Parts: sequence; structure tokens; C-alpha cells
Amino acid sequence: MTNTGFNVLNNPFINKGTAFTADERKQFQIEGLLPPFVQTLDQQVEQTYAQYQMRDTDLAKRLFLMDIFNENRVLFYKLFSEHVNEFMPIVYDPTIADTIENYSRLFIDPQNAAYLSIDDPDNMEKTLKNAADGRDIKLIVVTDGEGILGIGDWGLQGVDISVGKLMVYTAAAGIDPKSVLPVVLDVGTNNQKLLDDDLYLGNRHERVRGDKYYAFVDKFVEIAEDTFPNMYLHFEDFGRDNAANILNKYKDKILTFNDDIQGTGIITLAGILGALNISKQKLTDQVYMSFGAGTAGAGITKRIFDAMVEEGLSEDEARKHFYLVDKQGLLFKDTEGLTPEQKPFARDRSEFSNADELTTLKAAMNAVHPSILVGTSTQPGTFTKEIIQDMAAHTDRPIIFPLSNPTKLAEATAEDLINWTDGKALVATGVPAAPVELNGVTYHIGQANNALVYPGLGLGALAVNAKLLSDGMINRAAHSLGGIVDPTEPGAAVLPPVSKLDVFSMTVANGVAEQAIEENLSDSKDGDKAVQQLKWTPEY
Ligand SMILES: NC(=O)c1ccc[n+]([C@@H]2O[C@H](COP(=O)([O-])OP(=O)(O)OC[C@H]3O[C@@H](n4cnc5c(N)ncnc54)[C@H](O)[C@@H]3O)[C@@H](O)[C@H]2O)c1
Ligand SMILES: O=C(O)C[C@H](O)C(=O)O
Ligand SMILES: [Mn+2]
Repeated sequence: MTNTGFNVLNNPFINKGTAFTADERKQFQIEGLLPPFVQTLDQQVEQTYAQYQMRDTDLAKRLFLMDIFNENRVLFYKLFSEHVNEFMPIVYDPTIADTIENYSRLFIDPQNAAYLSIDDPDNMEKTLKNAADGRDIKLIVVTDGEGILGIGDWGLQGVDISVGKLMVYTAAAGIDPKSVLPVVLDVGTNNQKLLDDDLYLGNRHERVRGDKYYAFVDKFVEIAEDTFPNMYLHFEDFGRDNAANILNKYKDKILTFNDDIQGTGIITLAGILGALNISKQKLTDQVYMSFGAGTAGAGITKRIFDAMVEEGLSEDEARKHFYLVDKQGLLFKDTEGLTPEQKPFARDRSEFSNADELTTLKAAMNAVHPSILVGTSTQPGTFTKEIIQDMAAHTDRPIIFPLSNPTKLAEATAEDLINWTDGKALVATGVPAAPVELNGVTYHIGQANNALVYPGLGLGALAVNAKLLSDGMINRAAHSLGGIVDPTEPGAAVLPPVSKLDVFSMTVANGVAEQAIEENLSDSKDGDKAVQQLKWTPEY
């Protein structure tokens, strides 16, 4: 195509549609290619929002918004910024799970993603450059699609989680959409449904594992770092066997982040601190049980453990506060198949007279009586009325976070947890939950989803060009979410509301930037100023 005009109209990073002025229409050779009336951005927002409201299912709404995204990023983000609370569950979790499961069938537009195939590693550099198309890439979200939310292996179709996470970065923290790149590492899939599907768009073979897999990931990291210096590399939804390995390999070398391990750790710690602020209890008095001790479960446990150590406990003392339950039941030192992340928290059988019977959540809860129960098991409905009422009988204000996503996989609903405990439970969920009315009190439910923190964390780290993402920066992010909710209000939520996502993302970003400077991980002098300078706003 030689026509400059159509290239402009088809480039979502520069297209303004009907908002192109008469001068711009002349300059870009698009005179007469649009209706003559020149609209303002606000008029476009009003018009598209009215069209959005005409869609009657969440999936149809999402597909409509994706059309706007594909055509005009400024318009998409302006619209998103005006309806953050309403759009988050549509653009992101839980609706995004439907689009991932049906990605190939719904495919219309590649959304400027980079598709990297393990069968074609020599093309990696070219692909990344083609996808960047001269843009200065500062932020990559990469997935290999093996552990998408709790829905498992979706192969190449997982690319939508990279696209979706990046949308939240921009809507929440003002990361310039021109500076981001969604990436999928297509290493095959073990999802038989996809392998058998003629319309599946990914590599139709089993997942490549072992040395060849790690060599591919290493090559990606190396080329991405060389091609885009000073970039923040966000890993998302890798499988349990690889996620922590990759993070451990790179976290002390480059500016990188694993959302499921670190992001989820931060938001869950923030939620627990919020809950303790309401119950006026101390973190170091809590007994913690993780149901599902995989990537997220073990990552959260480590973060809460570190927080207890920071509050003065020795590592040995702190460790005594944690119990992990996975498929095998309560995890003991001699349990078969422990992951390296589970091992430090596995218990001695001699601590229990009935250790061999502790093979279910119910038995483990009965034996331990924890004050905090966090679910990252992908097993829906497993926080039963019996288990929860027994927990509530042994602790004043049980902290209960069913975090498995999407909605259909949650260990319990907020409504049940509040009702079963007569409002005693301090609850947060992974996906948005409506307030619960009980005995004249409205209980607001916090959303413990990493989306509440990763955008601010990324903005803060990028703004000051941090060399690494340190534990100190991560900890600072977790402590930045306090002070927004009034804990004395009856029914107060344990986390700030998503409607204020843009506001508290800035608090997180400022804290993280300042911490990087304090730790000499940045040459910047003024964190707040750097954050303000990097922040992008959707306007023409
Ligand atoms: N709210 C959030 O921000 C957030 C963040 C990350 C993950 N998650 C959710 O947490 C869940 C787990 O994600 P992940 O990345 O840790 O996956 P993962 O596969 O690494 O971990 C899941 C763990 O659950 C265990 N499990 C499976 N069946 C079980 C059973 N019957 N009883 C006990 N344990 C069982 C698995 O063995 C595994 O260790 C997902 O649903 C995901 O959506 C939520
Ligand atoms: O994507 C989400 O909603 C949160 C989290 O990263 C997950 O894997 O569930
Ligand atoms: Mn995830």
C-alpha cells in the first residue's frame, strides 16, 4: 500500500479518526477519507461509550472495546480512564479468560504482539524489531501460556494475557502505550483440545521442556535486553515448574518482575495489613495457611514471611507461623514432590499426633486453626461452610482470601464467607465482588488482584530507570496501599477500591521510585518528579 493516508488511519498509535483536524487531514493525505465533521476526543468518548452500552454480554462488550483498541489507542484509554471500575472486569479478569480460551476462533487482529516460536528461534530479533516498528519499548509482558490464571495451558492463545496486563498498566499508571510490547513464547501446548482444533493458531506440538526450553527463554531475554535497553521485563502465567526458576535466574541481573509470584505477594500482604488495621491485630500473632502452594501460593507465603521477619521475628520463629496445603494435603518435610519454594515451609510430622491423617484442607484446618486462610488452589468451592465456620469458631476476625481466578474457580464467594461468619470474616477476592449486605451493614470486598499494584510498581521502577527490582521496592509497594480506606467504618474493605486505581497507582509508583533511589539502584534525584514526567495521559 502506497497511500500514506490509509497507513495513518490504520496505525492505532497515531490514528485519531474523526478527530483529525483539517490541517492534519491535509498533511496525512486523508482529505475526504473521513466524514467531514471534526470531533473532539470527548465527543468520540461519548459516542463510543453509548455504543459499548448497546452490547449485552461481557464478551461482546470486550470485543467492541478491542475494536477501539485496535483502531485508536488514545480513544481507547480515554474511554477506559473514564470508566475504570466498569471496564476492569471486561477488559481484564474475569472476561479475559473467555477470550483466551477462544482466542483462535475470535481472532481478528494481532494487536501489535510479538509471536515468538520455539521452532523458529533465529527469527526472534527480527520479530521483536518488526513488532516495535521503531517504537522505544520500555515494557514487555511475556507469557508462555502454560499457567493462564487458574485455567491452565492455553498455548499461544495466552498472548491475550500479555495484551490485557499491558492495558491495565496504561489505564492504571499511565504507561505510554507506544512504549509497550506484548510477547508470547510459543513453545507448544499440552492442551489436547487445542492440538485437535483445526483453527488453533499456535504450534501444534507438545510443550518443549528442559534444556531446549530454557535456552529459548534465555535467548529471548538476551535479545530483548539488547534490543530494548532499560526495559522492564514482566513475566506472566508461566507454569509452576518454570516461573520461579526464571525469576531466580534473572532477578539480580536485570530489571524484571514475576507478577504471579511477586505481584500477588505484594497485594496479598497489603490486604492482610489492611485486614489487621481493621481488627487491630499484629501480623506476628497470625497463623497462616496457604491452600494451593504453587507459583502464587508459595510467592505470597514468602512475602508474608519476609514481612514477619521485618517486624522482628527470627526466621525460625517466623517459619512456625506458616502451613502449606497442596494436593498431597498438609506439606511435610518428607512429602514427595515438594517444590524448592515449598520446602522451607514444610512441617515436621512429629508436630502432630495425627500427621498421616492431614491429607485434606478440612483435616489440616482442624489441626492448625489458622487465623489467615489464602486460596490459590484453582479448586472451586473448597472453602466450605463447615471449614469456614470451624475457622471462625477459633479466631475473632478470620482473614479469608479466596484468590483463585477466574470467577468459576474461586474457593468461595465473598457473600458466603460474610454470611457463614456473621460478618466476622475479613475477605478479599481475586476478581471483583459486589458488596454484601448483612444485618444493616454493607461489607465492601477488597480485590486482592495483582492488578492493583503491578502498574504502579512498573511505573515507579521505570521512571527512575532502576537497575533492579529489589525486595525493598516490592515491600514499599505493599505498604503503599494503606491509608486510603477508613478502617473504622463498619464493613470497611481490606484494600482500596478499584475505582481509585489511578490515584493509588501513583502512590505506589512514588514509593517505589523513592525506594530505588534510597537503595542506590537509580541515579535519579527526585522520584516524584520522574514519575510525573513518565506518566502518559490519553489526549491528542
Ligand atoms: N488474585 C491474584 O492476583 C492472583 C494472582 C496469581 C494467581 N492467582 C490465582 O491462583 C491460582 C493458582 O495460580 P498459580 O499461578 O499459583 O498456579 P500453580 O499451578 O502454580 O499453583 C496451583 C497449585 O494448586 C495446587 N492444587 C491443585 N489442586 C489442588 C487441590 N485439590 N488441593 C490443593 N492444592 C491443589 C497445585 O498442585 C499447585 O501447587 C489461579 O487460579 C490463579 O488465577 C490469583
Ligand atoms: O490475571 C489475574 O487476574 C491475576 C493473576 O495474575 C492470575 O494469574 O490469576
Ligand atoms: Mn497471572
